Amino acid sequence: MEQTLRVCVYGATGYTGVELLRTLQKHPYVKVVSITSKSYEGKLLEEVFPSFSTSYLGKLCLTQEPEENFDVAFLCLPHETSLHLVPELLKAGKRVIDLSGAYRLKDANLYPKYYGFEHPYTDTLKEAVYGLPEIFRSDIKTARLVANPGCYPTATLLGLYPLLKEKLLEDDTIIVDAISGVSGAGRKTSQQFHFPEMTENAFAYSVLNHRHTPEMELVAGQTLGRDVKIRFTPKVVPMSRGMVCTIYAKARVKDLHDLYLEVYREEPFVKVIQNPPMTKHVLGTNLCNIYVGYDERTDLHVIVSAIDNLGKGASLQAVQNMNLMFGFPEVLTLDQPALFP
Ligand SMILES: NC(=O)C1=CN([C@@H]2O[C@H](COP(=O)(O)OP(=O)(O)OC[C@H]3O[C@@H](n4cnc5c(N)ncnc54)[C@H](OP(=O)(O)O)[C@@H]3O)[C@@H](O)[C@H]2O)C=CC1
Ligand SMILES: CC(=O)N[C@@H](CCC(=O)OP(=O)(O)O)C(=O)O
Repeated sequence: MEQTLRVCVYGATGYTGVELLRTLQKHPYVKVVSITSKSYEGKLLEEVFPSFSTSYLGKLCLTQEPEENFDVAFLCLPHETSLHLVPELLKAGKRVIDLSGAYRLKDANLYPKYYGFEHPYTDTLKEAVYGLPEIFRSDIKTARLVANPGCYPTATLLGLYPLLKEKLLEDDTIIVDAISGVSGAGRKTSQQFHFPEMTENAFAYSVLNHRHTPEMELVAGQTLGRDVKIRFTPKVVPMSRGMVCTIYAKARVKDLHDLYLEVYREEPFVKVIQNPPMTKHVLGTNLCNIYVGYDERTDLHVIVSAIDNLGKGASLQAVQNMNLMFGFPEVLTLDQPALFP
C-alpha cells in the first residue's frame, strides 16, 4: 500500500525521538505533521539540534490533541506519560507505537513492582502487541497498539529465539549478562552518568530487580511454552550507544549454529556471524548481530548479541513496526550499513 502517512512524534527531543526523526525524515511515504517536547515548546527542531537542517517539521508543541489530523503516533515518552496517553489516542482512532514500557508486560500485576505504578488500563494492555517482528510479525501487521520492546529484551530475545522456538532448552534458568551505552538512560542528566563519574568507569545496576527481567521472561516463556527464569545483570559502560548481551544457556544439542542460520535466513535485520559481534558494526542500524558458541568444558552455550540500543533497541525497530503496520516494505529506510568506525 502506497500512501502518505501523517505521523505525530511525542517526545521528539529525547534520544529515541531524534533517532526516529532522523529516519522518518527520509521515509518516502511519511509526513511528520507534529512533534512534541516538554521543554522546547515553540522552537524549531533545528534550533535544538542543528543537524536537522530543514524546518519541514514545524515547531515543537507542548502536546498534541489525540483528535488532531494524523494516522499514527510514536510515543518516545516516559512510561507514566505514555500510560495515560495511549488509551486516548486509541479512542481517537489512531494507531500507536509506544516506545516506553507502559504496555509491554501482559501481566498488569507486575507494574507496581517493576514500574512503580498500578496499571489501570488492563483491556488496552491485553490488546497491545509486543513489537518484536521476528516473533510477532503477523500480529504487528494488524495491531492498533504496538508495545515496542526494551533494548535489553530485544537483544536477549533475538539471541534466544531459535533455541526457544525449537524447544531445545534443557535447563530453564538462563543467565544474561549485558552492557549498554549511556544513551540507554535517556537525555535527562543524573549524577552517575555525569562525565567525570561515567568516563573510565563501568558498573552494574538494578542487579536484582531490573524491569526488563519480567519482560524477557514473559516473551521467552510464551515462545518456549513453559516458564523460564532469567538471571539478568545489566551494566553501563562509557560509550554513547550500543549494547552487547552475553547469554549462557544449556541446550539439548551441541551445535546450534546451523539452526540459528536457518531460523534467521529470511530475516533482514538479524545476522548470525562467525565471531563475537561488535557494537560498531551495528551503530545507527536496525541490525542484531549474533554469535553462537558452545563451551564443551561447562556444557554451556554462549550466545552473544549486539544491537544499537537506539536502533534495533528502540527507534529503528519502531520504524520496522510502522512499515509492517501500514503495508510498506519492511526494510524501507532501514537498510543502511553501520556508521563505521
Ligand atoms: N534510550 C534508549 O535506549 C531506549 C529508551 N526507551 C524508552 O523510550 C522512551 C523515551 O526514551 P528516551 O528518548 O531515551 O528519553 P529522553 O529522556 O531522552 O526523552 C524523553 C522525551 O519525552 C519528553 N518528556 C519528558 N517528560 C515528559 C512529560 N512529563 N510530558 C511530556 N513529555 C515529556 C522529553 O521532552 P523534553 O526533552 O523537551 O523535556 C523528551 O522529548 C522511554 O520510555 C524509554 O524508557 C526504549 C528503548 C531504548
Ligand atoms: C543504560 C540504561 O539506563 N538503560 C535503560 C534501558 C533503556 C530501555 O530499554 O528502555 P525502557 O526503559 O523503555 O525499557 C535502563 O536500564 O533502564
